Amino acid sequence: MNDLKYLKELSKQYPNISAASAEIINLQAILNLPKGTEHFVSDLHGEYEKFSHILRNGSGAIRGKIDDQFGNILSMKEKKNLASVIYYPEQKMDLMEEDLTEEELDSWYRTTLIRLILMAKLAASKYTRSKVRKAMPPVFAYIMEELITEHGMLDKDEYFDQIIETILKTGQVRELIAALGHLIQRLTIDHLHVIGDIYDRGPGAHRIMDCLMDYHSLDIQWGNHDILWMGAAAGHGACIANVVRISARYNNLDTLENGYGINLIPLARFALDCYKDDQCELFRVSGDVQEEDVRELDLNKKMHKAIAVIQFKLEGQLIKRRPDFGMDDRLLLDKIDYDKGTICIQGTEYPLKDALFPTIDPKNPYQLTKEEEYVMEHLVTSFKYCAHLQEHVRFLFSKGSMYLTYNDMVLYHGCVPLNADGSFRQVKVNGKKYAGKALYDVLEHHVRQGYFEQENSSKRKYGQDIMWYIWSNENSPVYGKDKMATFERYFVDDADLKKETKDYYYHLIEEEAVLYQILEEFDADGTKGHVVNGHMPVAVKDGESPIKCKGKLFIIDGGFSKAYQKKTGIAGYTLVSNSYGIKLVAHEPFKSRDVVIREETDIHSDTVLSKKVTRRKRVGDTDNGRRIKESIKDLGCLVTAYRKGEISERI
Ligand SMILES: O=P(O)(O)OC[C@H]1O[C@](O)(COP(=O)(O)O)[C@@H](O)[C@@H]1O
Ligand SMILES: [Mn+2]
Repeated sequence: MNDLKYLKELSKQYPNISAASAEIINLQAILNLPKGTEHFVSDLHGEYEKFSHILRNGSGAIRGKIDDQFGNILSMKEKKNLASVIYYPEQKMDLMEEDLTEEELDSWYRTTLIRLILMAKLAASKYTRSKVRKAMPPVFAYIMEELITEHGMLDKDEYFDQIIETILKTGQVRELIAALGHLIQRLTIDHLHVIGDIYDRGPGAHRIMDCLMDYHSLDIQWGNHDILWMGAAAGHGACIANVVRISARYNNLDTLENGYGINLIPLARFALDCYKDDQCELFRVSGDVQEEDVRELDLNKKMHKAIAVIQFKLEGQLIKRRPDFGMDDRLLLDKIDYDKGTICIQGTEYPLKDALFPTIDPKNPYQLTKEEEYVMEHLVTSFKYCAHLQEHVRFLFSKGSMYLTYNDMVLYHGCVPLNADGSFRQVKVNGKKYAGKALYDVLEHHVRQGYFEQENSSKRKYGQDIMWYIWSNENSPVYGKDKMATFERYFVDDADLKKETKDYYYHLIEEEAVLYQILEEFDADGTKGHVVNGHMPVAVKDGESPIKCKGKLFIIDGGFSKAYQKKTGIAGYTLVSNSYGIKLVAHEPFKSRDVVIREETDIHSDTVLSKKVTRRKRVGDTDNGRRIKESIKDLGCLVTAYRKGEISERI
């Protein structure tokens, strides 16, 4: 579009000099506001309650704001009470109503309301009025704005008190307190980055997705587990088998059924029949489970083994039809001596811990039996036609990508595959070689085709196989290990065989030159930029640090996943970037939402690192600021065009 054509388009929105000038003034004002707070989380792994808590408390930021606002004016007890109202307003009010007399309650409501107004005023001070208004529920927007702006103005005190009285009298106080709590939460985090692995292990991934779909501003970088689910939603057998196997392993089959309505009856029937006399001991649930219902767990083990065997078969078929994936070393079922119960890997024979494979034909080990095929047909249909899952996966596609560069931060879940010397590793995809950012781009292209291309088209099929490749291939930037040793981890008692070796990336990220190279490759500033990734649990208790290369890179997988807390020793990291700098916050285990609300114990969060900037960052210093400056320039050109008569003004 040439300039004049573009300006004419723009003139539809700003039809005269005053409209365009007013917008220039607005935008200029926004440029000078402090930059909004960004939060970075990763590896949520289905831990809904904990994730939701961290969103509610802004990784400790709300406690900080309470201190800023009330300093020594309030006691610790009062501050804790206020914090829990902000995090869980409805539930906390229920409890207060139970615990207090009518008179006490009235006074509690009154003081809480005023404290919340002060907090909302503080939280809103960084934003334009219009942005704050948009964050309010429409029914209360007017009154909330009055309260926030008028309180503290000397001549308006009476006016303010009158409003409060009326709110109390009309019985709207509960609703207003809840609305203020949510407003404060919302204004505390301006934008959320989810650096992958929302799914698997914990029971609440579908609830996290519901919560993200409601969230005001976010982006997602897909993790290997998310891509596995995206492949499953596209109807890919091997991805589905993995998803179901992991759900069984973590005792989450119920959530698969209840959360997404996936029909597991054909699998259950088949497993009970086929593995009737098999204890399936290797397929016990991972982690501590209360063995309350032994029968259920028994069924779980059988289903777990049944789907694991199906998975190995389907993966074998895939590896054979895609020799370009270079995964022949993962073909293991044909290395088993079914009579002896051993497996021969790279010339060495190992005994199998379980050699009962009633569905495997040694001559054709990768073929599904008729019954297994029937199970898979049902699962594929169930995944493909599950409306709730499809809605979530479409959301992952619309808000997500393989990587993102945002305000000089490069975000991706896993790594950038490197050679031993730190150079980008060339990887062949669909016959051509790619490295660095280009590798990410080509893989994302295929992932999208795997879901959106036409049914039965070769592009769709290849794209789906690529989703599985991204899940577990040694050259997948989202996986970043030499193999996924699932078979060995179940069946062979040999530490070396079970070992998954990390990409060179993880050994080279202390090198400044390597980080510089990555940042520049992904269009960030090599000197000022940062990389944030998740995926590798940081073993804090063994002295490992999430801060690499003097703070140029952060690995923020601290183990939201309960199953991994033994390894990491903490319960997750969040990174916070606000107008003052970057903070890395470590979280200690979260008991439960009920405990937090009743006992007012927040999860303890520690600031591990705080990188302060010399000058407070403003919107003008961000990517969004850059876009706003461009708009200001365009609007300036439009004003000139009006003045020169090149475009006529309209009233
Ligand atoms: O501990 P689990 O749940 O059995 O999973 C182990 C498997 O998960 C992986 O770590 C991948 O999952 P992550 O992306 O969460 O690391 C594999 O490398 C490994 O084989
Ligand atoms: Mn991962």
